[in-house]
Amino acid sequence: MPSSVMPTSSSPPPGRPAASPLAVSAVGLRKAYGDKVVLDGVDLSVPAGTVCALLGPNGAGKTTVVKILSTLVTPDAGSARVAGHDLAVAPQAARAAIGVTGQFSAVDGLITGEENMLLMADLHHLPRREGRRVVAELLERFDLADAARKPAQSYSGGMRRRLDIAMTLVGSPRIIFLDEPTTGLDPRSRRTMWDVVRALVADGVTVLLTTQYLDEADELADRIAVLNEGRIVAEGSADALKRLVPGGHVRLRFADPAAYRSAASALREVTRDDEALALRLPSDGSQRELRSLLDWLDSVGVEADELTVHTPDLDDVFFALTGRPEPRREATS
Ligand SMILES: Nc1ncnc2c1ncn2[C@@H]1O[C@H](COP(=O)(O)OP(=O)(O)OP(=O)(O)O)[C@@H](O)[C@H]1O
Repeated sequence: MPSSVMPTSSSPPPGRPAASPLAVSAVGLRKAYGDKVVLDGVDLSVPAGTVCALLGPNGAGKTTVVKILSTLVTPDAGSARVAGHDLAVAPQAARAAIGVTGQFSAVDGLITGEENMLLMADLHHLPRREGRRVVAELLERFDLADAARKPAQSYSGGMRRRLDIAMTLVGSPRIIFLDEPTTGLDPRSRRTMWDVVRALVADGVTVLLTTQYLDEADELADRIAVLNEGRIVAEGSADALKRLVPGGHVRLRFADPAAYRSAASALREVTRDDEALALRLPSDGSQRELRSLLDWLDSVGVEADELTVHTPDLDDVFFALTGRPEPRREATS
């Protein structure tokens, strides 16, 4: 059941400030491939000038949402508006308002970064001089000026992503979809990409990004929609989502599998992580609760190798909503 913390109307009750217009709205999106249901009734709304993160594990359906909203895929049911244009009625107008980067990147590796950019300028029918000016400015802004004359296939992952976004910006879109902008990037490139997103938002661009990283959604997004198995299971600000979780937890980690197994059977009410040899117990992290927890562990003869206290974070939200510890991560954090 989705939590109810999303704005639904652009006509507020008297006395309340008007909500910003929606840059993106989708109602009841469904998509199946054969008998595999990929999206099972997705509603989404992104106010103009904000960042919305669509958060979910591999295969949740994030890319399918982005493909539908960018008119690359037609939904089986449901409707969507982008920049005020109904996708079923005016797909061209919607497409003209957006920029899309991500898993279906437009970067051509065989030509230079600058040539890729100039091609985009041509596609957008910019006059030659204007095109060159815009391209030079964007290459500078995205720290690609030094590499501009090198083939894009020689770029690092982070440079390629930056080039991809810079190419998108040649058309000055007011709405940008970023599909997993930092997957596979090293921590430094990830942070650079976060700065890029923040700069876009400071310029008034609306961003819908997909991510499987809870910390990324937490860092960047005004609103987070948690997508799991084709359904939005919660939506709200990071703080609102964290409030869905009653408390934090204590994690006990064991080095010895036998000690782990005996602790797990002594502490029946805990959540097990057999792979990490770790047990998770609900706790608010207060001194009083920790003292009684330690007394209890002593009384049942449990001695962990490591004890850590976690205040609620988005990992806990995901766990509470989906019953799984967290979306699968790749080696970036
Ligand atoms: N064209 C297609 N034909 C068949 N199945 C598809 C097609 N496109 C996507 N799927 C399936 O739909 C599900 C959701 O895919 P999608 O790419 O939207 O997920 P995702 O949340 O973006 O995950 P990832 O992080 O792996 O990209 C997956 O199980 C995928 O295999």
